[in-house]
Amino acid sequence: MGRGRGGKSRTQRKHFQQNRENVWKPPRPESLPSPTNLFDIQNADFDHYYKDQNIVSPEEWDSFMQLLRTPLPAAFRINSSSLFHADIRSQLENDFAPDLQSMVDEGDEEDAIKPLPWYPDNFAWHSNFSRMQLRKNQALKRFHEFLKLENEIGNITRQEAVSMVPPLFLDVQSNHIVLDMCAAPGSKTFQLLEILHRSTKAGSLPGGMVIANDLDVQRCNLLIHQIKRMCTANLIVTNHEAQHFPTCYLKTDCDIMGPDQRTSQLLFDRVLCDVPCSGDGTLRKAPDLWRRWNTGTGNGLHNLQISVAMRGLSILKVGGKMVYSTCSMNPIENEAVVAELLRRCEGSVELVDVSSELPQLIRRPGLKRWKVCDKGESLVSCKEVPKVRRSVVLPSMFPNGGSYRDIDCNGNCDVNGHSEDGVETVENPVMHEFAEEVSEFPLERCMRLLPHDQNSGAFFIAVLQKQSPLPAIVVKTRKEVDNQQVESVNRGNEDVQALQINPSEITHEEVCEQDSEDNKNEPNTADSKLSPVIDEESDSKEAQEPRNVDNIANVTPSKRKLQIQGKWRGVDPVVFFKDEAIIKSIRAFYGIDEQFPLDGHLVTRNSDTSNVKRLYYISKSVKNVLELNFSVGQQLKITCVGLKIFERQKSREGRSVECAFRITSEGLPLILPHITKQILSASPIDFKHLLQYKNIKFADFVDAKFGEKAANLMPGCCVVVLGEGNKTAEAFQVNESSIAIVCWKGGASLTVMVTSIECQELLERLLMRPNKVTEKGSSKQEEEPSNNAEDVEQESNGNSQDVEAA
Ligand SMILES: C[S@@+](CC[C@H](N)C(=O)[O-])C[C@H]1O[C@@H](n2cnc3c(N)ncnc32)[C@H](O)[C@@H]1O
Repeated sequence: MGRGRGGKSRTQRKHFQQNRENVWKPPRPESLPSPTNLFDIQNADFDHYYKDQNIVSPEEWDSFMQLLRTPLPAAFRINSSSLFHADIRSQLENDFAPDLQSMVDEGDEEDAIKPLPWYPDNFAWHSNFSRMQLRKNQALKRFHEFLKLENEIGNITRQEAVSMVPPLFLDVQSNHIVLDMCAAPGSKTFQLLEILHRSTKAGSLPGGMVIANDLDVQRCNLLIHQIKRMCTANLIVTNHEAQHFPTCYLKTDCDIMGPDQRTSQLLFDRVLCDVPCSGDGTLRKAPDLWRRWNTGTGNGLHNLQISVAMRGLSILKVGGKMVYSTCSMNPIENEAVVAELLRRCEGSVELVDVSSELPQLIRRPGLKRWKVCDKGESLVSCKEVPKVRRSVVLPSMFPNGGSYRDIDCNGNCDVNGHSEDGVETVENPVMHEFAEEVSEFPLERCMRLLPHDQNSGAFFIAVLQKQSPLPAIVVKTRKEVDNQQVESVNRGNEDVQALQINPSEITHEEVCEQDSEDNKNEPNTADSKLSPVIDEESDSKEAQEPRNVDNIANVTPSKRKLQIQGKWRGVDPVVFFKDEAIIKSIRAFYGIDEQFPLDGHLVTRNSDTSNVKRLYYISKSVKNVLELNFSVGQQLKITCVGLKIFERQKSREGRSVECAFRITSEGLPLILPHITKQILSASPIDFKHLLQYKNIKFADFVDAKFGEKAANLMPGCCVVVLGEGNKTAEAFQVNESSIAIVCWKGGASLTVMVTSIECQELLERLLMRPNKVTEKGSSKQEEEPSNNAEDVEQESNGNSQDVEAA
């Protein structure tokens, strides 16, 4: 299966050399779009706005614009948690890089593919082909197929290069509790989890965890799909407005919490605040944005971005770090937001200087001066904003911030000559001469990544560190304060929660009340959503009530009760699985050692615990958060949690098996080192045959001893590990790099329970490791074993991807 360099046929190479269409060329001026296309990829307002903002020097403008109009080269990351990360890196370095380079015109300076110099361990790669080129160019087919397959399997993730940067500045450690506030579709969540798992050994889990949140349920599903490609039990996916991310606070007797703090209040060591933005940094990837671009989009998002980031800072631990990022170049969504955060936090948050980190990443300092554009007018100070535009153009958009109230206190007339009631008065031209404002904050510590610096998209990143609790903010009614700004501060500050009524909670409770009205004729709706943890573990009513009720529940007691009963309609409940008999049978059947805790670490999404189909494994950190969430009345709306590890399975012929639950493919890497029964080591040739033929009779194995051992297993699920070199099914040690598959032991054969695509990938990977599968074991090896997939039936629905052969 010649996948290596030599695998390419001569004809194909010739084809390359002759057919210029197929030769990749770096973008040149003559390859720029024709004038018709150009019409689609320019926008006069864009030019005017960014020239005015001085985001690049006038000398650079043309090269900046030229690159913005050139399709974005594809980039991808090798997933460091993949079993095959080293093989893939070596394949890229030694096979694809030279192979693709040979197709490039002589004299071209750009590498066809190359590792991104600033990304650790050569795990991120830049290709000089756009996604379109990869899809359309026949010569790139092999590389494109490779990217597609590895992406699907989860060995790589296709991701824009600049989008990989924010998690690298977050300084995540394996024990950190991390919040990804606007997480979908999840590329950065994936990175965060990889970093978290970086130094954990096979079979163990890091102490930390990630909560990945997104407002959009469908996008949450994309994220879940992404993350399923990795083996992690340290993730909770939630579905909230990030600016109203719930308070999970359990007031305890010793409220100044010591070591128990983590289980009493959900605060984060790290927060990634990758907010919704106008996205003009992705123009190269999404050229349709050219037509839609206008200054109103950024202006319209500014306040939401502040609210989300303020909420992030308020639930960040003191000493913790938050990265604020956007894929926009607009200072209103970037520096203006960061400046406003610093202003509101009054010294309790520092903008961190990270200029010495990732030195090979080319970045530019944040701006200290910028202008606000409204209705085509360029404004340098909030004093210039006409009253009628004040609900749209906020003081926080300007470098010095300010307040409309202060302006009004100094005279009733705004600079455009509008009187208090909005009637136009005579203009005073002198009043127009406002000096350009310069921010007092060290915004040069922010980072701007621009397309023409390293042939990428654009991104903005700021690293913030919380130095002390945020200042207490006196609650004011809406009418008393300057438009929306103070409202979002009130929403945001966890540190002063006792002072305030959180408007988001009230809104939500109103929704719940509505839900509960809708449900009143449905028996047991509320009960079915009650956590069995509360049912089973808390016999006193007090234990069911969140104890931090002084701030919210006292204000709206009836609504609080509704929240505790039937929350999150439409979302499956999270239920701790406590069926001791089943847990015992699983432990005994697979001989799972005691180092692998099951009690309290298994959850289901089915409140009918007698009919559970799937069991999800959760880390200790996730367990703590779930327990806290139950204690505080299920504030978190959880769409996904844990790692699917066991799935109910029965024999097709109705034969009884001792353990009703099989191990899933995705859960196998975690549990593998802890299994002592139902596990065998196969010789490379038998392992290969299993992947090839999916079902092999015991008598047909090349290694007869292995066949015998397989026949002696208990009927049901089992695990087959690839044995080393010439060693066969004798004693073996599972380690970090063990390759194993889930199988089913039937009456006369073993059946593989792995998807076809995973079988294909495994086979190809093994063939690339020649020692593993080429030794001659016996003359039987070339015979095709009889294929008779018997005796296994997938009982569960929907998620049946594990069973291919059945
Ligand atoms: C820039 S994207 C995030 C990209 C993501 N961090 C990644 O790396 O894959 C912004 C996300 O914010 C979500 N979003 C928009 N408004 C939100 C809000 N108020 N709260 C939470 N998420 C929101 C959108 O659904 C979108 O998925």
